[in-house]
Amino acid sequence: MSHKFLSFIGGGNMAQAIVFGLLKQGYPADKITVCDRNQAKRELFTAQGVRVTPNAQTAAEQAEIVVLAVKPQGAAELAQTISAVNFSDKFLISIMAAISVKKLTALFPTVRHIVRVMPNTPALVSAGMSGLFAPPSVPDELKRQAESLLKAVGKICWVENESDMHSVTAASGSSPAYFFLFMEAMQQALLAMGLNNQQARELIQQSALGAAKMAIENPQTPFTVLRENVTSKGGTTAAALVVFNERQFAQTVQLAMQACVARSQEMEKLF
Ligand SMILES: NC(=O)C1=CN([C@@H]2O[C@H](COP(=O)(O)OP(=O)(O)OC[C@H]3O[C@@H](n4cnc5c(N)ncnc54)[C@H](OP(=O)(O)O)[C@@H]3O)[C@@H](O)[C@H]2O)C=CC1
Ligand SMILES: O=C(O)[C@@H]1CCC=N1
Repeated sequence: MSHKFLSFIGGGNMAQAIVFGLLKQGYPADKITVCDRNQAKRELFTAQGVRVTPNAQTAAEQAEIVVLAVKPQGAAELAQTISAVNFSDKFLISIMAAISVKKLTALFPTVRHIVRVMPNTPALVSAGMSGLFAPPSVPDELKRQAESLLKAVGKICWVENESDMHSVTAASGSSPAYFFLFMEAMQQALLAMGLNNQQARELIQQSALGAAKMAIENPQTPFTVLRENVTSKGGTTAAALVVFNERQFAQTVQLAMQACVARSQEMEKLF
């Protein structure tokens, strides 16, 4: 990967995951600038040799690629703050949920090329999953630049229709939280059964990793078959699955993901 000068505007959870993930993969720290208005967050990056600034305009002006990583609610305020920046020779990547290319073009009128990315926090451990969308006008070279940046911290998947970014958000951006919720619930159950915290944590996280690896390393095997392979007739797993099914687990997951998409669609209109 050629190492372009990157500036992240917003140094919160997601920017930290990507930046620290990139550093782990050997991206030179002196080619990354992070702008955040909170000193404590800036210090996290300084400790890793990354340049920081509280000034979004300075950060944007220094960069070949500007990554917008503030909350969607802050997009308009940020655009005001850096309205003097000429983006015509810069490539803009937005990781903000729900902010459309149309909106970004209105907010940053000098920008020529925008790619939207919906990453997730496992980027921090090189296991991220990002969905990407580029309007047809974006040159292949810039698409490859966005791709190689995100590939350095995980896997990527392009979508052709921008409207699919809502579903991508439900599938990758937000989904680590669903899995952590599941792990939290399992942990609570195990503690109530008398295992200690360390035992519970190790049993859960290694089983989650194992299940994910099984799925990844057996791409032809449907999830259903992987589940069935664990489920002995009349056995323990079957007893657990009966409870999940009685409580409409699949429908609950579906409703939750629909709520995620609905909120993303609502945010697209609001911000
Ligand atoms: N967290 C995640 O898992 C994912 C997040 N995203 C997207 O990434 C974006 C960032 O999310 P996340 O990292 O969680 O958010 P955070 O709130 O953790 O980080 C955003 C940071 O940007 C700072 N900030 C906001 N506006 C400015 C500004 N004008 N100048 C300088 N700093 C500013 C915020 O400061 P302050 O707190 O003071 O406002 C905050 O420190 C969002 O748009 C979200 O949709 C996408 C995929 C996954
Ligand atoms: O919760 C959110 O809105 C952001 C976007 C995806 C993950 N976190």
